This record gives sequence, C-alpha cells and structure tokens, in this order.
Amino acid sequence: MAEISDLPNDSAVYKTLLESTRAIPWKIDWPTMSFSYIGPQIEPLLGWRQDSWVSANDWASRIHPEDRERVVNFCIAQSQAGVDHEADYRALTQDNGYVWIRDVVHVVRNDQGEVESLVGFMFDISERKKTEEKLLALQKELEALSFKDGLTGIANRRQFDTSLAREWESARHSQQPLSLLLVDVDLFKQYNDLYGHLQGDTCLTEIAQTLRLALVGPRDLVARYGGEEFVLVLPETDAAGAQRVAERCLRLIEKLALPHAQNPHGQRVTVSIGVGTLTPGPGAEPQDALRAVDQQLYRAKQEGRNRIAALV
Ligand SMILES: Nc1nc2c(ncn2[C@@H]2O[C@H](COP(=O)(O)OP(=O)(O)OP(=O)(O)O)[C@@H](O)[C@H]2O)c(=O)[nH]1
Repeated sequence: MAEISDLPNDSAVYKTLLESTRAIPWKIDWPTMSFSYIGPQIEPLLGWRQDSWVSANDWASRIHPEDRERVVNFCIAQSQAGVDHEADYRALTQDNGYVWIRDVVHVVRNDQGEVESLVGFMFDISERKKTEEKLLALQKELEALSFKDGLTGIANRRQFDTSLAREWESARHSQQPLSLLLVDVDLFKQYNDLYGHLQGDTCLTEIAQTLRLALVGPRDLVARYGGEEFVLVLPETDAAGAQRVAERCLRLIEKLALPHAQNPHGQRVTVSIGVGTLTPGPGAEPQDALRAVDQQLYRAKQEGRNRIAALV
C-alpha cells in the first residue's frame, strides 16, 4: 500500500482527486494573467467549455455585471497584497443564466516573495444563496406583518407609535404644524348586537380602507388605534388642512353607506372625529396631544355623533 509520503510525486492521483470533487479547481499564472488549469467540472456547471478559459479576462467577463467590478477589484487588490481571500459572485452560464459561486483563492509566491500564481476552488453555493434569499424575504414579510393590523390590513398601533414619535421629532425640529385625528365608529356596540361580531369585523375593515382614501400627504398615516377607533397622523398640516381631511372622512363614510338600523343619522354607519393641530414646543409630549384630541372626540360624541370637534 502506498504511503502518504509517496503521494507528492504522483500527479495523476492528484489530478484524479481534483477532478472528482464537486468544487472546481483552477490555477492562474500571475505574470501572464492566464489560466494554466481549470477542472473539467466547470463545463457541466456553467456550460462554457474547459478550453474556453484562457485569460483572467475570460473569468472577469463571465461574472454578472452587477458583481463584476466589486469582485475583480477586490481579487486583484488581495492578490497584489499576497493575501488569501474568497469572493461570492454570480457566474454567467452559457445559456444566459447565472450560478452563485464562492471562489476561494490561495496566493502562491516564489522564493523572492513575488506573487507567482493563484490557485483556488470554485464552489457552487446556489442552494445556500436561495435559502438565504428566502430567509431574507421571510424576515421582510414578518417585519411588515408586525406593523400591520391583522383584521383591517392598515397600520397597527405599533406602527402608529413609531410614526408619531418620528413625526413629533420632525415637527419639533422644523416647527411645522402636526395634526392628529381620532376617528371612532358611532354606536358600534349596537352594530355588533344587531348584525353580529363577524359583520362588525367586516364593517371595521371597510371603514379602515375608506379612511385611507382621505389621506393626501406622502407621509400621512392611518392606523388602527384600538377596537373601533382609528387615528390619522398628518405631518406638516395646519388646522384648516386637518379640518378638510376630517370632512373628507365624514363624506367618504357617508358615501360608503353601510346600514345601521339603530343609528339616528340616516340608519347608516357614521363616525365621530376629534381633531388637534399643534407645533411641538419644548417639553411637549405626544401623549398630551393625544389626550387633548381624545377630549375633542368625546365632545363630538357628546354633541350628537357623526361630526367633527376640533381643538382651538
Ligand atoms: N366586531 C368587532 N367589534 C369590536 C372590535 N373591537 C371593538 N369592538 C366593539 O366595539 C364596541 C365599542 O363600543 P363602545 O366603546 O361602547 O362604543 P359605541 O357603542 O361605538 O358607542 P359610541 O362610541 O359612544 O358611539 C364594543 O362593543 C366592542 O366589543 C373588533 O375588532 N371587532
């Protein structure tokens, strides 16, 4: 039986071993920037013939254009510095597809310490990349879901809290007015009693989607505040602008015309709206503003519902 120490002279054994791995071995002669070897496994993976890998340029031109500059610059810099390295990139296939590759590179130097050649292995990491991409997409989906109200599909309370904190700071900084609207469905307990809880859910969803239509500014937000209550955040909106949005909400809900036999306002579903506009000064807190707007909502209810009450 051959000893391990016999192997170094046996290049045929090395060649067989190298060409039977899943990883693809290669060697580039550094002074001429040309391939002195690439494993035959490259052809079934990428489609390019083994003898078509002649210069380092053949390698560079078969990298996805979006990855090319980054990878080529990185590999040249590392090689010049004599540092072993690895790079992930999309290699182009002959039939215009691409395969994710991890190229692991070892820099070989001569006795003078000059770079003589690069040797490495290309690994097919497509499956790993696919899993990574799936995980990333799932993570994004989860993140989006964590800011969405499960029933109505609009922003939830958490998103509202985040938005309000951000807009509050922005308004404090710019000294632009910020408006808040609290919208509460009228006599909703009776609605549930009359039509059932499931129908109540549908009603809330329709109202949420309708309120979205009342928004105008790019940063305007409507969120479910809780139960049958919604909140609108209107950055850079003064009292007159907020009043217009509140009136649009009332009109849109009126147009929606959902039946509510026990609502004296036309036997239709209506809402009451509390409105507040302020420019945050030093020491002012979002919770104080919300409390003030809630008082207006209470006033709108007291004064007969299906109306707007605004902080003056
Ligand atoms: N179907 C359904 N009902 C809900 C949901 N969240 C809260 N509610 C109901 O909304 C009703 C709110 O009732 P109240 O706070 O008494 O107010 P209201 O009947 O709308 O009366 P006013 O606000 O005074 O006009 C309660 O009966 C809750 O059960 C929900 O997600 N789905």
